[in-house]
Amino acid sequence: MSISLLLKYFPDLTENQAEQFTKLEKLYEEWNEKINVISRKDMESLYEKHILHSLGIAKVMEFTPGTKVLDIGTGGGFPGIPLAILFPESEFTLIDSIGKKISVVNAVAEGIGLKNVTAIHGRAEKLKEKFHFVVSRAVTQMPEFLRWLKGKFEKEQFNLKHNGVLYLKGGDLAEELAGLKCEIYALKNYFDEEFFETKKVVYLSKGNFNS
Ligand SMILES: C[S@@+](CC[C@H](N)C(=O)[O-])C[C@H]1O[C@@H](n2cnc3c(N)ncnc32)[C@H](O)[C@@H]1O
Repeated sequence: MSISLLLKYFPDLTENQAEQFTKLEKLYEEWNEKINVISRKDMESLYEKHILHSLGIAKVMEFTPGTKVLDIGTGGGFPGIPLAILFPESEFTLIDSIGKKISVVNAVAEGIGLKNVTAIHGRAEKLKEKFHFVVSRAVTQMPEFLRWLKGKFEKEQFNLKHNGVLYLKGGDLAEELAGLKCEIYALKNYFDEEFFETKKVVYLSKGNFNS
């Protein structure tokens, strides 16, 4: 599976975006040899399990030009890099506490000419900047994650929907999200692929945390 899979669900990609997505495979392959950021098994389904999965957020939220988005615990750049390609006029900050992973993010962003990505080596809870949205995938349990968000949101609204968090999750969410005000979007409704059966985007509005 490759770029044709993305074009099936995002037919309006520009030539430049399609080229950027196409280049990702080779770049991640090269970097994975040096620094393991994606498991060997997952590399075989990079477009499905990492890139298209990350773009599930784009089916729920369209980031308008100038929107500032933080990706917490980005690892090798997911969901931040695919979203930055799709929304070239929004600004993406990708943070991870492991420096080697941030080196990969920087190399990949440079390799495909992404101008809207800043990669930071550090702990999310220590970051002092403010954003309109936070995105994330597979980083920590929700109660801890919500504590990290303190002080991270701009006061102004910047989208049709309220600013907030878009979190990619698989499996059972009931216990983790108990008591939180959130909307859950099943990715199966957007992507007709078996892999997305249990995958969801959890959208938490700012009311859930002290911003
Ligand atoms: C399971 S990986 C997920 C990586 C990526 N989001 C993905 O889905 O491929 C979790 C990542 O969160 C990072 N992480 C954990 N705690 C963090 C913190 N407090 N601040 C920043 N990054 C953190 C780890 O270094 C790791 O790269």
